[in-house]
Amino acid sequence: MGLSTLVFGFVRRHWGAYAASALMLIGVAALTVWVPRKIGNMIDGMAARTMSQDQLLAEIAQLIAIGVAIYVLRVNWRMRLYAAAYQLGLELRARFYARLSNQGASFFQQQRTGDLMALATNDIDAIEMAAGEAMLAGFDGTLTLVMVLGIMMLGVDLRLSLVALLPFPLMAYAFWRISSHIHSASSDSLNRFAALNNHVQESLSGVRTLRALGLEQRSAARFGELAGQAADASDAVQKWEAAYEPAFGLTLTAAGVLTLGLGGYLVWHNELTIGALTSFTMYLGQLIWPMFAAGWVLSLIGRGRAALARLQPMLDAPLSIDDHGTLEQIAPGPLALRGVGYAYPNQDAAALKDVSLTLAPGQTLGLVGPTGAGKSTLLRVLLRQLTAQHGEATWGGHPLDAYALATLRGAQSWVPQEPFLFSATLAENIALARPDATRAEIEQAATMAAIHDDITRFPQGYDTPVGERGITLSGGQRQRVAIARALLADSALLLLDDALSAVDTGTETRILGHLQTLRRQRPGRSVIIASHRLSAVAGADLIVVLREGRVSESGTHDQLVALGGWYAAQWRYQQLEASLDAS
Ligand SMILES: Nc1ncnc2c1ncn2[C@@H]1O[C@H](COP(=O)(O)OP(=O)(O)OP(=O)(O)O)[C@@H](O)[C@H]1O
Repeated sequence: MGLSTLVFGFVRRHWGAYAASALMLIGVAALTVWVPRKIGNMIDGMAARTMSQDQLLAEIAQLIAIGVAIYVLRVNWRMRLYAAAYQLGLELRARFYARLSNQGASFFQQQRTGDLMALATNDIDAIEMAAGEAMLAGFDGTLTLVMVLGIMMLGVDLRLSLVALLPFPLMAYAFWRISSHIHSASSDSLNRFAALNNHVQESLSGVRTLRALGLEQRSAARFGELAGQAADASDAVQKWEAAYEPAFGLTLTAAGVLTLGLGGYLVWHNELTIGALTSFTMYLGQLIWPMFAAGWVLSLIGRGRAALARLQPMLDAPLSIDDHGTLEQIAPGPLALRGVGYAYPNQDAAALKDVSLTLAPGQTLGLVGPTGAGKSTLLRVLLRQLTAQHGEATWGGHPLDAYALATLRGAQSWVPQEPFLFSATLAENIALARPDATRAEIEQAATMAAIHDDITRFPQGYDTPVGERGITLSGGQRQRVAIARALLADSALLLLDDALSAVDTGTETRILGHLQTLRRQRPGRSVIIASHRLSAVAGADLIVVLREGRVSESGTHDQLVALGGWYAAQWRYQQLEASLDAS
């Protein structure tokens, strides 16, 4: 979609605000154009001494009233038009955000966060300006131009107008050239700003790593380089914008010289009054605004087009996870995988190969295997963050993609190994999926996740802020807050992806014990625990061992120990490690 389609589509939907602004603008333009004519008549009246003092005072009073009316109308149309343009910014941001929220993990893997942030702020601002400021200046400038030219030609003197306007086509050509340069310079400037944004975002997120590796100076130098490039690129835009002024300044000077030459001649031969020549010169001065507006509008449109060209591909990017499912309730029945295979884009080896398993409602599944075996990938297929390329994943007899994404997400709680906590209080972080939860429910979930005692030791307890401006939690505390969040959500399926890796074995046992109690209280709730530590899955109804993406062993803990394979060896090793730690 082009910028004009977007903006005019928006204008059609908000025609009321635009029409009201246009009416007020017409009023302003008519009053503005009327003033020089009035002053010219006053001058002629005074020169011929036909105007009395009372008439002069009345004329001056009228001029003041016109000035006040122009002021009031100007303030009003600006307010209305800008409010409408902000609305466009709001709509675009909402569309952009909604699209991002529906994108799957692979989209974010390919896009850089700083770029997306620049699009949501800088680029949408540029489009907003094209819909507000550019529409306003464009309409006002054109209206003033038509009215001023009309009155110059028809109301003052046609010959003088045609001669005075001779330099204007040259100016139009210069404007056209400048605006095409602004378009390309703006694209470059927006791209450079996005690159700078990206660097800031990545450096701040990875500040500890940068420090630990002693890379601060290199990062600062790179920042300086990118900031310099961004400054140069906006400087180039400014330079082209600055070229408008000399172009219309030269045009007006040339028009002024022609006016004085021919105008003086006509006055000399009594074909024009001095008052009319004064009015004409004032009208010429009034052409400054339309000229300026033309330059301003072309530059805003250049920026807006460049911004939309960057934003549109993101709005049109196909959803990496489609949401065409219609089922709005999870059907009763097991969660089953049949021959599931998945390979990440640009990876030769598949991360999952021919995986089949069944998990009945209310059961706990343990998922173990060496690092890189495919445990997280399997969970991400179940979460529909990834779509299996082979085989089928079903829940209650229906393929996962038959469910509306919102239904599926509402029925699953996922705790990753490194959970994300928002800049909010601990209570708000726990109640994320259930903002209406009572404090007692939040505390109950925190107790189940074995984090309640830690929280009560913080100075503000559950109201302690975490995240950027709050306290820093340890890895294990963060994991337990995230588990409390998942338990409070009370979903049909809980997926723990190595979510106990940073807590000690004693705390792990307490949490697992609480999970079992919860399962007894609320039958039908299933749990999947992916873990490196086998103690976390030993009590599971079914344990599946993944190796290089394939199911290599499966059964209960006792069966697997008896089998004498990878699980049994790993169990012995971890038991030995634990007894050595204890001694
Ligand atoms: N986003 C990704 N892009 C490309 N390859 C990936 C991606 N994530 C994982 N992989 C690869 O897929 C394979 C399985 O990874 P996965 O994270 O599922 O293993 P895991 O068993 O959970 O490992 P760990 O126990 O270390 O967390 C690995 O070879 C990994 O390198």
